[in-house]
Amino acid sequence: MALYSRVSGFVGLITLQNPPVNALSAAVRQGIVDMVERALGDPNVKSVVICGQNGNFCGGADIKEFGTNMSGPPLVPMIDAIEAANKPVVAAIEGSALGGGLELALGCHYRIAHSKARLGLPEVTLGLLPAAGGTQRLPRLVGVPAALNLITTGRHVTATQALQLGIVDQVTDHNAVDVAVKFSLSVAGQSLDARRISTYPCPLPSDSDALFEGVMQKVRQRAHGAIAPVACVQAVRAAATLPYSKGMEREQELMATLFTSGQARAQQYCFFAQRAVGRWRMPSGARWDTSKPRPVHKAAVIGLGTMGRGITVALAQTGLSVVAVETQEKQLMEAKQAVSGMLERGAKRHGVAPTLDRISYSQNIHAVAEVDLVIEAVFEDMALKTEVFQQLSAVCKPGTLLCTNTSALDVDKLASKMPNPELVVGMHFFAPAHVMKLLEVVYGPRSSPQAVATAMQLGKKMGKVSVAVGNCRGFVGNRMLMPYLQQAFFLLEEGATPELVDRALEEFGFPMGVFRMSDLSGLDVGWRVRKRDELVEPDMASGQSARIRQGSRYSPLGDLLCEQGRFGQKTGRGWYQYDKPGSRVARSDPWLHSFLVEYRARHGLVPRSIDQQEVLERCLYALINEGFRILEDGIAAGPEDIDVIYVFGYGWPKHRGGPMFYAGMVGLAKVLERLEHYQQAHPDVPYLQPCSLLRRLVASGSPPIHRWREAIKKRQSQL
Ligand SMILES: CCCCCCCCCCCCC[C@H](O)CC(=O)SCCNC(=O)CCNC(=O)[C@H](O)C(C)(C)COP(=O)(O)OP(=O)(O)OC[C@H]1O[C@@H](n2cnc3c(N)ncnc32)[C@H](O)[C@@H]1OP(=O)(O)O
Repeated sequence: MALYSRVSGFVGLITLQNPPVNALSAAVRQGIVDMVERALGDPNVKSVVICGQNGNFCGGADIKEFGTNMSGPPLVPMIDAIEAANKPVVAAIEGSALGGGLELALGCHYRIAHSKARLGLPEVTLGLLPAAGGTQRLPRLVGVPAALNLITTGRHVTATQALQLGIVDQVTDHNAVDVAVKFSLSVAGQSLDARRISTYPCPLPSDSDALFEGVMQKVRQRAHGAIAPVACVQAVRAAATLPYSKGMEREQELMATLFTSGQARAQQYCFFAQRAVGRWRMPSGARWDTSKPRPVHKAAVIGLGTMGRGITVALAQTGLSVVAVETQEKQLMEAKQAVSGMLERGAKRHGVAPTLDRISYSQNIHAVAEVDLVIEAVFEDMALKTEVFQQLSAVCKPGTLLCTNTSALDVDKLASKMPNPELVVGMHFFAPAHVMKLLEVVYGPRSSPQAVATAMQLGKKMGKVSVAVGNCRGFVGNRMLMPYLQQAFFLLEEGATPELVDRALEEFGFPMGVFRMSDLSGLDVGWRVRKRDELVEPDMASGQSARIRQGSRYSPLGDLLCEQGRFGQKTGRGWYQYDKPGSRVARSDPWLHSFLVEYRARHGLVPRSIDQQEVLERCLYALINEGFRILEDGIAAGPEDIDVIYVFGYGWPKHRGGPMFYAGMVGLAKVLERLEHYQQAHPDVPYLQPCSLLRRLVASGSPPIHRWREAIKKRQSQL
């Protein structure tokens, strides 16, 4: 709703009231319509100020309403009526003015923002476009290039940046509502003709066709198949080429297509899923709202390889004091230089001072005696990690949280060797750790709720999307990756090429297909793991029996490439070839194709034609099947946790909502039917055996994704 009061004698103050972000629900829109009418009809009112309750202007349209039968007054005529008012209307912007919130402000005659406010049109991130006049008013106000940038990226700007762009008229450090009230009186009675943005001509650059074509090309490249960014460019182009009323028609038309699209549903699901994972719970019953995190002021990182360096940077950028420990002198010197470089570049990008003095470096583990939390990032070796943890428990003050950045080792086994296993959790960062948004917080049966709460809170402070997951081989993300990679290898054996597989996955929306991705991360990483698992057999025979390991089908293709020293980009050769080691442009490699031909012949494999549909079904459904197993095992609390992990850590396209959401969109019965089909064709591949949770969900009529947790809980309570 909206509150109305008269302040300073002659100012009608309208306060949006819908905690926590004053989203424009039907009740709020009705309130604004009614209160604007009241203010304009009151002869004692000379000017109007619109603000939001609790220091927050407005977070935009109420996204929760989108899936419902929307009622109440529509936004466009409401904003048009404000703009047409004959008394000055001033938006007092505190907190955020986003989406419909900024569009409301653009309908006002003046905008005054608090210096800490943030503004933006993030609709594109929800699979939409700013459809309350945003695509038509913003380019008229700030010009086409700046509007295109803001609308197609959805990025937020600070109040100062908004002032520079011309979005707001004034920025203040004082109470924005008080300043706006005073200001509105100072302009009362003046002509408003020049203040109605919809009447402005749209300033056009000289070669606007070239501009739009260039932007469209870039946007399509970045979008990986998402339709909203493309529609945003089309809508802004309408602002540049059509009169306002026609441009508005185009905006509405484009919005109608997006609004009902599966992509918008997927992206809005991601918005709520990202928030839902913060409300974590453990199988023990411990939960986010009953577990108090410990304060962390000082942290340590042990081991300054690639991961340790990234984690050090991320901690320092969060404002923590960091002790960075590396026992090898040469490695320490290199790390110091690399960390300083990363901090300096980051600071330059954000226009702030680098935080180099927050880090102290040491070769001695005793330097961590006073820290509140340690993140160990030494080589992936259980014996080494155990030794480091034992040293840490002897050196650290009582209660220090001990976190391991392992990506694969058993966190509980590590904890079991410690005198205080309740203080041990996994913090699985993704490379580069100062850039990637995802953090898996891994708890074992002994981890205390306080330890989990502390790691989750620290992750949030570091700007990560933190997801609490149970302890198992590969946790959630890497565990699901195994069947995905395995299917990709099998497809090569059966007749596909890396190019075909990658093209299918990239057209689906992944920024990189599985083979280009393995070349980037290094083929030797998986090779080491497979060797440790005793899967690699150096002296390889031929025939089918040579491709069975531990009773299941196995493809040694990756091992054979590694034996040739083909580790991917870093060696200039992998599944593709590169101009030189370290170069990034993957080119098709005739050697690899001949190698595949020779390999298939040696093993009696008759190549067949494989289409993109099969690539997608086998790679993605095998991965999804493992996701259902993870849910069944209680390793992830719900499908949202898995989806957030895949969207933020593994490049799953957001406009497809994450693997579990995608399974729901495809239809669980269809996923099951295809898995059964492939399992019959490949009975020696356990990953293709449909998970019993998937079968049960299908048997119970394939409930919508928000009801899967009930099915899982019911099952777990029966066990
Ligand atoms: C045939 C069909 C024809 C169809 C025609 C269609 C016509 C429809 C016309 C509609 C016109 C709409 C036009 C408009 O342009 C569209 C929009 O405005 S879309 C919304 C744009 N806004 C956003 O994207 C902002 C989203 N919010 C945020 O970014 C952040 O929440 C924040 C505001 C920066 C605050 O961040 P935090 O302080 O960190 O808080 P949280 O993020 O944790 O949020 C707290 C709480 O609030 C919930 N929430 C936030 N924003 C909204 C919202 N806009 N609507 C509903 N709920 C919101 C959030 O989910 C949290 O709650 P929780 O999930 O934890 O319960």
